[in-house]
Amino acid sequence: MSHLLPLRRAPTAQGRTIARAVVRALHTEVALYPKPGLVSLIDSGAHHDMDATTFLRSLFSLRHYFAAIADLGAAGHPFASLQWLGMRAEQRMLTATGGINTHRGAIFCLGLLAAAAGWQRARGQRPDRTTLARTVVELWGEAIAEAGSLSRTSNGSRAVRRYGARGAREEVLEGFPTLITVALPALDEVQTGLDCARRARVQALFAVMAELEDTNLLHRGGPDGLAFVQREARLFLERGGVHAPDWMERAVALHRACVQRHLSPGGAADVLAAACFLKDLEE
Ligand SMILES: CC(C)(COP(=O)(O)OP(=O)(O)OC[C@H]1O[C@@H](n2cnc3c(N)ncnc32)[C@H](O)[C@@H]1O)[C@@H](O)C(=O)NCCC(=O)NCCS
Ligand SMILES: Nc1ncnc2c1ncn2[C@@H]1O[C@H](COP(=O)(O)OP(=O)(O)OP(=O)(O)O)[C@@H](O)[C@H]1O
Repeated sequence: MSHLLPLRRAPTAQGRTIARAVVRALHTEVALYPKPGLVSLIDSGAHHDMDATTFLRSLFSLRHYFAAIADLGAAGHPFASLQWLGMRAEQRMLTATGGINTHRGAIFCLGLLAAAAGWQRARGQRPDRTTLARTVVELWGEAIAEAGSLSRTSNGSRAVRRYGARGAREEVLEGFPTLITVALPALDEVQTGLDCARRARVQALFAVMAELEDTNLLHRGGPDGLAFVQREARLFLERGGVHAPDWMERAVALHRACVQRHLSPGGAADVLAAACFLKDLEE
Protein backbone atom coordinates (compact mmCIF):
# COMPACT_ATOMS: atom_id res chain seq x y z
CA MET A 1 0.00 0.00 0.00
CA SER A 2 3.04 2.20 -0.54
CA HIS A 3 1.01 4.18 -3.05
CA LEU A 4 -0.98 5.54 -0.13
CA LEU A 5 2.10 7.32 1.19
CA PRO A 6 1.92 10.48 -0.98
CA LEU A 7 -1.74 10.83 -0.04
CA ARG A 8 -0.90 10.78 3.63
CA ARG A 9 2.14 13.00 3.31
CA ALA A 10 1.77 16.68 2.44
CA PRO A 11 2.63 17.17 -1.25
CA THR A 12 6.21 18.21 -1.94
CA ALA A 13 6.99 21.69 -3.24
CA GLN A 14 7.81 20.03 -6.57
CA GLY A 15 4.47 18.22 -6.62
CA ARG A 16 2.60 21.44 -5.86
CA THR A 17 4.44 23.33 -8.63
CA ILE A 18 3.56 20.69 -11.20
CA ALA A 19 -0.05 20.52 -9.97
CA ARG A 20 -0.43 24.30 -10.28
CA ALA A 21 0.72 24.09 -13.91
CA VAL A 22 -1.81 21.31 -14.62
CA VAL A 23 -4.69 23.22 -12.99
CA ARG A 24 -3.72 26.40 -14.89
CA ALA A 25 -3.80 24.44 -18.16
CA LEU A 26 -7.19 22.87 -17.41
CA HIS A 27 -8.61 26.25 -16.40
CA THR A 28 -7.20 27.82 -19.58
CA GLU A 29 -8.90 25.15 -21.65
CA VAL A 30 -12.36 25.50 -20.12
CA ALA A 31 -12.12 29.33 -20.24
CA LEU A 32 -11.17 29.41 -23.95
CA TYR A 33 -13.87 30.48 -26.44
CA PRO A 34 -14.92 29.63 -29.13
CA LYS A 35 -14.41 25.85 -28.85
CA PRO A 36 -16.84 23.98 -31.16
CA GLY A 37 -19.38 22.01 -29.09
CA LEU A 38 -17.41 22.34 -25.85
CA VAL A 39 -18.17 23.92 -22.50
CA SER A 40 -16.67 27.39 -21.89
CA LEU A 41 -17.39 30.37 -19.68
CA ILE A 42 -19.74 31.63 -22.43
CA ASP A 43 -22.04 28.61 -22.72
CA SER A 44 -22.35 24.84 -22.24
CA GLY A 45 -21.87 23.90 -25.88
CA ALA A 46 -23.41 20.55 -26.78
CA HIS A 47 -23.72 19.56 -23.12
CA HIS A 48 -27.03 19.54 -21.30
CA ASP A 49 -25.62 18.17 -18.05
CA MET A 50 -22.66 20.40 -17.30
CA ASP A 51 -21.40 23.98 -17.48
CA ALA A 52 -18.26 25.93 -16.52
CA THR A 53 -19.22 25.73 -12.83
CA THR A 54 -19.25 21.94 -13.05
CA PHE A 55 -15.74 22.05 -14.49
CA LEU A 56 -14.47 24.46 -11.83
CA ARG A 57 -15.92 22.33 -9.03
CA SER A 58 -14.28 19.29 -10.61
CA LEU A 59 -10.96 21.13 -10.93
CA PHE A 60 -11.07 22.09 -7.26
CA SER A 61 -11.68 18.45 -6.29
CA LEU A 62 -8.58 17.39 -8.26
CA ARG A 63 -6.16 19.99 -6.81
CA HIS A 64 -4.45 17.46 -4.51
CA TYR A 65 -4.51 14.59 -7.05
CA PHE A 66 -2.12 16.19 -9.52
CA ALA A 67 0.38 17.00 -6.75
CA ALA A 68 0.13 13.48 -5.29
CA ILE A 69 0.56 11.77 -8.66
CA ALA A 70 3.56 13.99 -9.45
CA ASP A 71 5.08 12.83 -6.16
CA LEU A 72 4.28 9.19 -6.97
CA GLY A 73 6.10 9.66 -10.26
CA ALA A 74 9.05 11.31 -8.50
CA ALA A 75 9.30 8.28 -6.20
CA GLY A 76 9.28 5.93 -9.22
CA HIS A 77 6.02 4.17 -8.39
CA PRO A 78 4.59 1.61 -10.84
CA PHE A 79 1.49 2.25 -12.98
CA ALA A 80 -0.68 0.26 -10.54
CA SER A 81 -0.13 3.01 -7.95
CA LEU A 82 -0.89 5.76 -10.47
CA GLN A 83 -4.01 3.92 -11.60
CA TRP A 84 -5.23 3.46 -8.03
CA LEU A 85 -4.78 7.19 -7.40
CA GLY A 86 -6.43 8.04 -10.74
CA MET A 87 -9.49 5.98 -9.89
CA ARG A 88 -9.80 7.70 -6.51
CA ALA A 89 -9.52 11.03 -8.29
CA GLU A 90 -12.33 10.00 -10.65
CA GLN A 91 -14.50 9.23 -7.63
CA ARG A 92 -13.75 12.63 -6.11
CA MET A 93 -14.53 14.26 -9.47
CA LEU A 94 -17.88 12.45 -9.69
CA THR A 95 -18.73 13.45 -6.11
CA ALA A 96 -17.91 17.10 -6.86
CA THR A 97 -19.91 17.11 -10.11
CA GLY A 98 -22.91 15.04 -9.04
CA GLY A 99 -21.86 12.15 -11.27
CA ILE A 100 -20.86 14.09 -14.39
CA ASN A 101 -17.72 13.10 -16.33
CA THR A 102 -15.80 16.37 -16.70
CA HIS A 103 -12.17 15.30 -16.48
CA ARG A 104 -11.79 11.51 -16.93
CA GLY A 105 -9.58 12.03 -19.96
CA ALA A 106 -7.57 14.74 -18.21
CA ILE A 107 -7.14 12.66 -15.04
CA PHE A 108 -5.55 10.01 -17.23
CA CYS A 109 -3.38 11.86 -19.73
CA LEU A 110 -2.45 14.88 -17.57
CA GLY A 111 -2.00 12.59 -14.55
CA LEU A 112 0.57 10.57 -16.48
CA LEU A 113 2.34 13.70 -17.75
CA ALA A 114 2.43 15.15 -14.22
CA ALA A 115 3.87 11.87 -12.87
CA ALA A 116 6.53 11.91 -15.61
CA ALA A 117 7.37 15.55 -14.83
CA GLY A 118 7.78 14.59 -11.15
CA TRP A 119 10.06 11.69 -12.11
CA GLN A 120 12.24 13.86 -14.36
CA ARG A 121 12.56 16.78 -11.97
CA ALA A 122 13.42 14.43 -9.06
CA ARG A 123 16.40 13.34 -11.17
CA GLY A 124 17.50 16.85 -12.07
CA GLN A 125 16.12 16.66 -15.61
CA ARG A 126 14.21 19.55 -17.25
CA PRO A 127 10.96 18.11 -18.72
CA ASP A 128 10.15 19.03 -22.32
CA ARG A 129 7.64 17.73 -24.89
CA THR A 130 9.90 14.95 -26.17
CA THR A 131 11.43 13.71 -22.93
CA LEU A 132 8.11 13.82 -21.05
CA ALA A 133 6.21 11.72 -23.60
CA ARG A 134 9.12 9.26 -23.79
CA THR A 135 9.29 9.00 -19.98
CA VAL A 136 5.60 8.05 -19.75
CA VAL A 137 5.98 5.27 -22.32
CA GLU A 138 9.28 3.97 -20.94
CA LEU A 139 8.18 3.91 -17.29
CA TRP A 140 4.52 2.86 -17.58
CA GLY A 141 3.66 2.04 -21.22
CA GLU A 142 3.85 -1.74 -20.85
CA ALA A 143 1.66 -1.73 -17.73
CA ILE A 144 -0.85 0.64 -19.33
CA ALA A 145 -1.14 -1.68 -22.33
CA GLU A 146 -1.49 -4.73 -20.05
CA ALA A 147 -4.10 -2.99 -17.87
CA GLY A 148 -6.21 -2.43 -20.98
CA SER A 149 -9.55 -0.75 -20.64
CA LEU A 150 -10.79 -0.88 -17.05
CA SER A 151 -14.30 -0.26 -18.20
CA ARG A 152 -15.91 -2.11 -21.09
CA THR A 153 -18.95 0.14 -20.84
CA SER A 154 -17.31 3.55 -21.07
CA ASN A 155 -18.18 5.61 -24.14
CA GLY A 156 -14.58 5.58 -25.22
CA SER A 157 -14.01 1.84 -24.86
CA ARG A 158 -17.24 1.12 -26.74
CA ALA A 159 -16.15 3.47 -29.55
CA VAL A 160 -12.73 1.81 -29.69
CA ARG A 161 -14.30 -1.65 -29.95
CA ARG A 162 -17.10 -0.68 -32.33
CA TYR A 163 -15.10 1.46 -34.76
CA GLY A 164 -11.54 0.27 -34.14
CA ALA A 165 -10.65 3.83 -33.17
CA ARG A 166 -7.53 5.07 -31.37
CA GLY A 167 -8.71 6.42 -28.00
CA ALA A 168 -6.98 8.18 -25.11
CA ARG A 169 -5.02 5.09 -24.13
CA GLU A 170 -3.64 4.51 -27.64
CA GLU A 171 -2.62 8.18 -27.85
CA VAL A 172 -0.53 7.73 -24.70
CA LEU A 173 0.96 4.38 -25.74
CA GLU A 174 2.11 5.85 -29.08
CA GLY A 175 3.93 8.65 -27.23
CA PHE A 176 1.28 11.42 -27.48
CA PRO A 177 1.73 11.94 -31.26
CA THR A 178 -1.17 14.41 -31.68
CA LEU A 179 0.05 16.47 -28.73
CA ILE A 180 3.68 16.55 -29.94
CA THR A 181 3.28 16.82 -33.74
CA VAL A 182 -0.03 18.72 -34.08
CA ALA A 183 -1.10 20.71 -30.99
CA LEU A 184 2.27 22.12 -29.87
CA PRO A 185 3.52 23.16 -33.34
CA ALA A 186 0.20 24.99 -33.95
CA LEU A 187 0.49 26.73 -30.56
CA ASP A 188 4.13 27.69 -31.24
CA GLU A 189 3.46 28.97 -34.78
CA VAL A 190 0.60 31.30 -33.85
CA GLN A 191 2.14 32.42 -30.54
CA THR A 192 5.29 33.43 -32.43
CA GLY A 193 3.48 34.93 -35.41
CA LEU A 194 0.57 36.73 -33.73
CA ASP A 195 1.70 36.92 -30.09
CA CYS A 196 -1.90 36.18 -29.07
CA ALA A 197 -2.35 33.26 -26.64
CA ARG A 198 -6.09 33.02 -27.28
CA ARG A 199 -5.79 32.71 -31.03
CA ALA A 200 -2.86 30.31 -30.62
CA ARG A 201 -5.04 28.03 -28.46
CA VAL A 202 -7.99 28.18 -30.84
CA GLN A 203 -5.66 27.33 -33.74
CA ALA A 204 -4.18 24.42 -31.78
CA LEU A 205 -7.66 23.11 -30.91
CA PHE A 206 -8.76 23.20 -34.56
CA ALA A 207 -5.51 21.55 -35.66
CA VAL A 208 -6.18 18.71 -33.20
CA MET A 209 -9.88 18.46 -34.16
CA ALA A 210 -8.79 18.05 -37.80
CA GLU A 211 -6.63 15.02 -36.95
CA LEU A 212 -7.76 13.32 -33.73
CA GLU A 213 -9.87 10.13 -33.64
CA ASP A 214 -11.90 11.62 -30.80
CA THR A 215 -13.97 8.90 -29.12
CA ASN A 216 -16.27 11.58 -27.71
CA LEU A 217 -17.30 12.46 -31.26
CA LEU A 218 -17.62 8.80 -32.20
CA HIS A 219 -19.94 7.99 -29.28
CA ARG A 220 -21.98 11.13 -29.90
CA GLY A 221 -22.17 11.17 -33.70
CA GLY A 222 -20.61 7.99 -35.02
CA PRO A 223 -18.13 8.04 -37.92
CA ASP A 224 -20.24 10.70 -39.71
CA GLY A 225 -20.05 12.99 -36.69
CA LEU A 226 -16.28 12.54 -36.41
CA ALA A 227 -15.85 13.11 -40.16
CA PHE A 228 -17.99 16.28 -40.03
CA VAL A 229 -15.85 17.87 -37.32
CA GLN A 230 -12.56 16.80 -38.93
CA ARG A 231 -13.67 18.16 -42.33
CA GLU A 232 -14.93 21.49 -40.95
CA ALA A 233 -11.80 21.95 -38.84
CA ARG A 234 -9.60 21.33 -41.92
CA LEU A 235 -11.66 23.88 -43.89
CA PHE A 236 -11.21 26.45 -41.11
CA LEU A 237 -7.43 25.93 -41.25
CA GLU A 238 -7.27 25.93 -45.07
CA ARG A 239 -9.03 29.33 -45.09
CA GLY A 240 -6.30 30.82 -42.91
CA GLY A 241 -7.35 29.62 -39.50
CA VAL A 242 -7.04 32.35 -36.85
CA HIS A 243 -4.97 34.46 -39.26
CA ALA A 244 -8.12 35.14 -41.34
CA PRO A 245 -9.97 38.40 -40.57
CA ASP A 246 -13.27 36.51 -40.04
CA TRP A 247 -11.74 33.69 -37.94
CA MET A 248 -14.00 34.39 -34.96
CA GLU A 249 -17.22 34.33 -37.00
CA ARG A 250 -16.22 31.04 -38.64
CA ALA A 251 -15.20 29.45 -35.35
CA VAL A 252 -18.48 30.48 -33.70
CA ALA A 253 -20.41 29.16 -36.72
CA LEU A 254 -18.81 25.72 -36.25
CA HIS A 255 -19.52 25.93 -32.50
CA ARG A 256 -23.21 26.46 -33.28
CA ALA A 257 -23.21 23.65 -35.87
CA CYS A 258 -21.68 21.24 -33.33
CA VAL A 259 -24.21 22.25 -30.67
CA GLN A 260 -27.03 21.64 -33.13
CA ARG A 261 -25.58 18.20 -33.94
CA HIS A 262 -24.87 17.37 -30.24
CA LEU A 263 -21.18 16.98 -31.14
CA SER A 264 -18.43 17.73 -28.59
CA PRO A 265 -14.71 17.02 -29.27
CA GLY A 266 -13.78 16.41 -25.64
CA GLY A 267 -10.67 14.49 -26.58
CA ALA A 268 -9.35 17.46 -28.55
CA ALA A 269 -10.00 19.65 -25.51
CA ASP A 270 -7.94 17.28 -23.36
CA VAL A 271 -5.07 17.35 -25.87
CA LEU A 272 -5.22 21.16 -25.90
CA ALA A 273 -5.02 21.24 -22.08
CA ALA A 274 -2.00 18.91 -22.22
CA ALA A 275 -0.35 21.25 -24.76
CA CYS A 276 -0.92 24.25 -22.47
CA PHE A 277 0.61 22.26 -19.60
CA LEU A 278 3.72 21.39 -21.62
CA LYS A 279 4.17 25.00 -22.79
CA ASP A 280 3.99 26.05 -19.15
CA LEU A 281 6.64 23.47 -18.15
CA GLU A 282 8.94 24.49 -21.03
CA GLU A 283 8.85 28.21 -20.21
C1 LIG B 1 -8.12 5.65 -20.49
C2 LIG B 1 -9.22 6.38 -19.80
C3 LIG B 1 -9.28 7.81 -20.30
C4 LIG B 1 -10.56 5.68 -20.04
O1 LIG B 1 -10.97 6.09 -21.24
P1 LIG B 1 -12.03 5.25 -22.11
O2 LIG B 1 -11.41 4.99 -23.42
O3 LIG B 1 -12.51 4.07 -21.31
O4 LIG B 1 -13.23 6.24 -22.40
P2 LIG B 1 -13.93 7.40 -21.63
O5 LIG B 1 -15.06 7.79 -22.47
O6 LIG B 1 -14.17 7.04 -20.22
O7 LIG B 1 -12.85 8.59 -21.58
C5 LIG B 1 -12.08 8.93 -22.71
C6 LIG B 1 -11.76 10.39 -22.61
O8 LIG B 1 -10.56 10.58 -23.30
C7 LIG B 1 -10.64 11.70 -24.17
N1 LIG B 1 -10.33 11.25 -25.53
C8 LIG B 1 -11.17 10.69 -26.42
N2 LIG B 1 -10.52 10.38 -27.55
C9 LIG B 1 -9.24 10.71 -27.36
C10 LIG B 1 -8.05 10.63 -28.14
N3 LIG B 1 -8.07 10.10 -29.40
N4 LIG B 1 -6.90 11.10 -27.64
C11 LIG B 1 -6.86 11.63 -26.40
N5 LIG B 1 -7.94 11.74 -25.58
C12 LIG B 1 -9.10 11.27 -26.06
C13 LIG B 1 -12.03 12.26 -24.06
O9 LIG B 1 -11.99 13.44 -23.33
C14 LIG B 1 -12.82 11.22 -23.31
O10 LIG B 1 -13.66 11.80 -22.36
C15 LIG B 1 -8.99 6.49 -18.34
O11 LIG B 1 -10.09 7.24 -17.83
C16 LIG B 1 -8.89 5.22 -17.51
O12 LIG B 1 -8.64 4.13 -17.93
N6 LIG B 1 -9.08 5.52 -16.24
C17 LIG B 1 -8.91 4.50 -15.20
C18 LIG B 1 -7.96 5.03 -14.09
C19 LIG B 1 -6.56 5.19 -14.62
O13 LIG B 1 -5.99 4.34 -15.26
N7 LIG B 1 -5.96 6.33 -14.29
C20 LIG B 1 -4.57 6.60 -14.61
C21 LIG B 1 -4.08 7.77 -13.79
S1 LIG B 1 -2.48 8.22 -14.29
N1 LIG C 1 -14.48 22.13 -22.25
C1 LIG C 1 -14.95 20.86 -22.33
N2 LIG C 1 -16.25 20.65 -22.62
C2 LIG C 1 -16.73 19.39 -22.73
N3 LIG C 1 -15.98 18.25 -22.58
C3 LIG C 1 -14.68 18.43 -22.29
C4 LIG C 1 -14.10 19.72 -22.15
N4 LIG C 1 -12.79 19.58 -21.85
C5 LIG C 1 -12.54 18.28 -21.81
N5 LIG C 1 -13.65 17.55 -22.07
C6 LIG C 1 -13.67 16.07 -22.11
O1 LIG C 1 -14.83 15.51 -22.70
C7 LIG C 1 -15.50 14.67 -21.75
C8 LIG C 1 -16.95 15.01 -21.74
O2 LIG C 1 -17.44 14.70 -23.03
P1 LIG C 1 -18.72 13.77 -23.15
O3 LIG C 1 -19.80 14.40 -22.30
O4 LIG C 1 -18.98 13.55 -24.58
O5 LIG C 1 -18.22 12.44 -22.50
P2 LIG C 1 -19.06 11.42 -21.71
O6 LIG C 1 -19.34 11.95 -20.33
O7 LIG C 1 -18.32 10.14 -21.84
O8 LIG C 1 -20.43 11.31 -22.52
P3 LIG C 1 -21.89 11.62 -22.02
O9 LIG C 1 -21.89 13.04 -21.49
O10 LIG C 1 -22.71 11.47 -23.27
O11 LIG C 1 -22.17 10.60 -20.96
C9 LIG C 1 -14.88 14.92 -20.43
O12 LIG C 1 -14.67 13.70 -19.74
C10 LIG C 1 -13.56 15.50 -20.73
O13 LIG C 1 -12.60 14.45 -20.78
